[in-house]
Amino acid sequence: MPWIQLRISTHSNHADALGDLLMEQGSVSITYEDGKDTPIFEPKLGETPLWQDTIVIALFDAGTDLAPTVSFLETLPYLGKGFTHKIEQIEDKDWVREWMDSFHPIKFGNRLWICPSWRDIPEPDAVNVILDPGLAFGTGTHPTTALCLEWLDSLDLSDKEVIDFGCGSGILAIAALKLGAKTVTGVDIDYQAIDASTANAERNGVADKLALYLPENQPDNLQADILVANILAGPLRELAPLIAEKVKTGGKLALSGLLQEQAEEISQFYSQWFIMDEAAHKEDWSRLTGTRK
Ligand SMILES: C[S@@+](CC[C@H](N)C(=O)[O-])C[C@H]1O[C@@H](n2cnc3c(N)ncnc32)[C@H](O)[C@@H]1O
Repeated sequence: MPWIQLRISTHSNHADALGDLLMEQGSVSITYEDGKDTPIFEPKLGETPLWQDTIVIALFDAGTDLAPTVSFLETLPYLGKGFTHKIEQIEDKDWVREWMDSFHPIKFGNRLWICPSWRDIPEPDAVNVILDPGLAFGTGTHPTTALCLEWLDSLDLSDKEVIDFGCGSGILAIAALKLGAKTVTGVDIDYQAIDASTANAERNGVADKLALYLPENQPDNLQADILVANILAGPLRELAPLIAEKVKTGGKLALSGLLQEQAEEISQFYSQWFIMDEAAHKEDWSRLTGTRK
């Protein structure tokens, strides 16, 4: 079924109330979009911050006459007569199908493939991770994940114990196991990440080597030969002492999720505990690696 959508620019203070009113006017869904280019990186769990300039988008059945809704909205003091809005026709699509069609197997480094679980495996003899990210982050298409996968592929992981801090879909943890790691511990604040990692580990036959924890449940004395953390600059800075404590002397570290302009400062900070290498970059993102002193 086709749809029509009404797009209205407003201040974040009014966005929620406007969304509620539009639902009362018969909208079947409300979406918020950034009105300017002001990205919000990884809000805390349970938080849904809005941009100061927010576009409220209300979806209606194609047959809806929006004239009475627009007249009603003109009576709102924060919109007023002739308020700026746009009405658009939307063709119907199966969005899940659309996303699935766009996700193909991708190769990282020399040996490693990430293969969506609904696709054929291009190189059956390679190291293949069969993945369905579910509701968690981590398909390999994001540069921050790609930088970590390439790093893992470049290491000899045989018999190594690995920690994946911020495991998301489990993509890095499972890649490490398939590349030869002895065990991996995955930690994430989001239970959906724990669920997705569990399902993906089972799908890849490595569930017996992957221990998964919410941060509050992780063992106190956890230490590994290798730690990879693809989070963001803020949490990586906050977690630095904890992360450092989890890497054995001589062990390896990779940090990703950093914008290029943040890399130098985070590298300096981690050099208290690690001999840091030069950063690697992909698009706007950077990966830092180091060896525990
Ligand atoms: C960018 S995703 C990375 C997912 C996956 N490791 C990858 O490389 O694609 C970051 C993940 O870190 C988790 N996370 C954020 N802050 C965290 C924290 N303080 N402790 C543990 N996990 C955290 C998020 O829930 C999210 O799943």
